[in-house]
Amino acid sequence: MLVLGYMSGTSLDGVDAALIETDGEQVGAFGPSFLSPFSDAERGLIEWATAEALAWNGHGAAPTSFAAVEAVVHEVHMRAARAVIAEAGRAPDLVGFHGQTVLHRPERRLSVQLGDAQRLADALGVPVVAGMRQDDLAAGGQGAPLVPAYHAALAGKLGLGAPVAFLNLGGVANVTFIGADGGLIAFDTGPANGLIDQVVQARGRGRYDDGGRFAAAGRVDEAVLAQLLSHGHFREEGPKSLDRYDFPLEWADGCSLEDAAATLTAFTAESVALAARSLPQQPRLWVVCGGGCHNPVLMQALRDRIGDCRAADDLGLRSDFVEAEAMAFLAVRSFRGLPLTYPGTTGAPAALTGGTLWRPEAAFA
Ligand SMILES: Nc1ncnc2c1ncn2[C@@H]1O[C@H](COP(=O)(O)OP(=O)(O)OP(=O)(O)O)[C@@H](O)[C@H]1O
Ligand SMILES: CC(=O)N[C@H]1[C@@H]2OC[C@@H](O2)[C@@H](O)[C@@H]1O[C@H](C)C(=O)O
Repeated sequence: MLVLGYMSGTSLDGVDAALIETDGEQVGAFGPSFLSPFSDAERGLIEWATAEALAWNGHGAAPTSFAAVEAVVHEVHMRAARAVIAEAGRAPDLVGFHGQTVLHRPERRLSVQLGDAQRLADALGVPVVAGMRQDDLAAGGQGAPLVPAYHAALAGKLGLGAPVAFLNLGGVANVTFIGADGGLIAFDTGPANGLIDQVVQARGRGRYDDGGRFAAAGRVDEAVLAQLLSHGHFREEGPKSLDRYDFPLEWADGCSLEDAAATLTAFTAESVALAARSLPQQPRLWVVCGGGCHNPVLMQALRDRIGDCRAADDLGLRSDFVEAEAMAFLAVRSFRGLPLTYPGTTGAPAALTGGTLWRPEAAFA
């Protein structure tokens, strides 16, 4: 099948869209991909909804901002669809739609992704799979991370020898460890770029620490770093997952931008190192994807602590589209009733399928 996968991540940079050929077990050819960026107004609306979601916390009526964000999410996804479909010269057979996360509270079996899957299916005239975290959460899993099954398929496609690990550096960081026996262990390791982005934006110095230049010019505040690493997340055994806003940032008000960026870059690298130490074997190779692999200061900080780290691009993959591709792959698995999540990846009680299929209404199909 030719499948379109979408991911709108926690960094709020935009919507990633990627086409792949897959049967949900093997990964075939990679098709066109496209990042559809949010305008400042669109991002502002999503930030507002995220703030409302944190205050709401699942209690009572949903915030009014959610409906406005669903309309934005739809428009941005349609922009991305038009771009990749034009380049591919044909519509996909199926769509995997993540939606925009505004709240993740796995302990309450709650993870909120905004978007209207029926509207997308109608507009595209293609069946859409959405809600792929929900069955896992309902069964007592974390509902995240979802990408491990796809990471394992990519390791197979590339013939990477186990043990190997994939590390996604988005707003939040998550790892997939593939053991010598093929078993999967996965969890969110801690922050990736989300906190760094927040301090850069708060100082009006751009959207992120481009090339890691602020971090390179700063000094790590070891006391703050130790405090950050004392967060309860690092004492918990996996599977475990995070909301993008789970870590405090008030301390950064008393620091220069450079020192805050250096401290947060070290925080990300140290939390990945803690994750590495918890694995049953040390990976021979870390395949790094997500926007953080474009930050050489962060990549070096990781190499210093965990060894051989290679950007996914250097292995013939598409670092910026692995998550979108994963949503396409998982949509086919959902369609076929194959498992999406496992005890080792989300803490689900057994290998579980999931997702809801939304067929286009006949009038539009
Ligand atoms: N050239 C660069 N230098 C430094 N950082 C970069 C660069 N390019 C991207 N980034 C970082 O990567 C982030 C985007 O990463 P990505 O798109 O993988 O996140 P996401 O998918 O939104 O998040 P998540 O995986 O948590 O859902 C940016 O916000 C920025 O912090
Ligand atoms: C709730 C949510 O949207 N979580 C994201 C986030 O971004 C990275 C990390 O935290 C990961 O757990 C997840 O995304 C990917 C696609 C996943 O589920 O595998």
